[in-house]
Amino acid sequence: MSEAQNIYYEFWQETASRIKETLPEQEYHTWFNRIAYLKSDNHKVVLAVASQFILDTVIARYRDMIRNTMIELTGEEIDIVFEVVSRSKIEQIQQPSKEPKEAPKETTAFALQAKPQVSEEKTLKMKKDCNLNPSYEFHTFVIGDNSAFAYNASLAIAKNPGVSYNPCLIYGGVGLGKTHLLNSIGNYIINNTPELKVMYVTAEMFTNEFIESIGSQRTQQFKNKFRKVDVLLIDDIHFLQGKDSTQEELFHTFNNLYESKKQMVFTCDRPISELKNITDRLSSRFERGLNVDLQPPNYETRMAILKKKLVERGGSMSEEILNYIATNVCTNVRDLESSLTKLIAYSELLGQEISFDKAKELLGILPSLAANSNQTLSIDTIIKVVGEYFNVSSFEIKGKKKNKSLIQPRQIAMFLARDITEYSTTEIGTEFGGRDHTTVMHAHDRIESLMKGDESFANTIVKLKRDLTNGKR
Ligand SMILES: Nc1ncnc2c1ncn2[C@@H]1O[C@H](COP(=O)(O)OP(=O)(O)OP(=O)(O)O)[C@@H](O)[C@H]1O
Repeated sequence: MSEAQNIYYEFWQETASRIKETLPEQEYHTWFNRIAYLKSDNHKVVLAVASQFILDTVIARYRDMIRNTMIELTGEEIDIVFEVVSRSKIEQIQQPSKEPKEAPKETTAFALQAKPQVSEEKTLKMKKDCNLNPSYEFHTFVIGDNSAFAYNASLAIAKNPGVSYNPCLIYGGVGLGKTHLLNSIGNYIINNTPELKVMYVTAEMFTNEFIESIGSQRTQQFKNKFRKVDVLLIDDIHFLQGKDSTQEELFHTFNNLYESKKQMVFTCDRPISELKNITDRLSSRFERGLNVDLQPPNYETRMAILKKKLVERGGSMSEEILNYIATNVCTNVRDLESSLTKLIAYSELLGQEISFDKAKELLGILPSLAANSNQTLSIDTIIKVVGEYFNVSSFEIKGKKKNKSLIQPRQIAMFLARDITEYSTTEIGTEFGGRDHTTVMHAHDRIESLMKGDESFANTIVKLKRDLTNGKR
């Protein structure tokens, strides 16, 4: 191996060890133990992986990270290229005893270019032209149980637009990553298949442009613009509720693109069945294809997100503070981010690391914290929200009357109080006009069993729960 090869091999080792410091240990071992240095040539480093699946994942999640670290270390523009080789070859490369302190010999395995030859500047311009946010990429998205399905579906679409899962709808509450995934699809396609025409718009932008085109008598231009794309990404389609003409226009755009097998992905803040004032024919189009949801992240995922965001911003913070944020900010990722931003800004302004007590004090006044802790969600609020939904008063829900129209809302409110908050059944019973805790337990079991047998009833409960936990109250 030439001297130049050896240098790049060392750069690769340093790159891997730097990345190791930024990733959770298990994630690093899962992916980076499956990558091996193969060769280098003229500002190009070739890495080997053992299967197409590993190749796809490594490219989607880590290619930019590897390349940026390499560029930082070498001070050169480096192209990272991957080759798929046999597992035994990888093991052989990674065996230091067989190849002491040497990079492996070159291989004849076929080369898979990690990135097409379009300059970074041009790629960035293309992304801007189609309204994409270039910082939303798959590798900056932290995958948890709450988002794995939506993430994998989005990645599959990005790899094969128009082929699998067309159309696709990603739905979920505020700040859970819908826009991030939608942009990741567009960015991935432009990175890897720049010849495809991608268009990202929010439903609001679509509506405004449509109205403007009517005013300026340029509706044909509007139609052409949206019907000539290969990939149409529309964010926040709940905005279209009650906007009949825009719905009509989107319906025709949809049919046009669908017939020509063009990819469409939409996002919405709720399942389609919960949208109001959307024509049946349009909602049936949205429901066609794949519908995937994003749920609030669990504690482990919240910690992983915080750590990743911290590294991205080059900040540092004690584990105790991160744990405090992850424990208390339970609703969505945007709230997690804003808590972190607040603490980082404070620490930067003062030029010193923030103490745990100071962090607590600062976060204590964040509305997101106050509003989002389920313990602070009062039973009265739950009763009020359920009452509004079923058109009965809080007074009636708490009262003694046993009309059919009151029993079910009462039981639903008890179910939600038990499910969402930390209050004991005795405390809940007291809030419901001094009822016994066994009444609360019975209500919980009853609603749970109704949900199992009736999908539309279950959807209503899920919606109420989401509205309450997402702060729509
Ligand atoms: N799993 C995740 N990993 C990393 N960052 C995430 C994740 N989910 C969300 N985020 C970040 O949280 C912020 C809010 O996400 P995003 O805007 O995609 O949410 P949304 O679901 O579209 O919300 P809204 O309905 O309010 O538009 C963004 O900065 C995004 O990058």
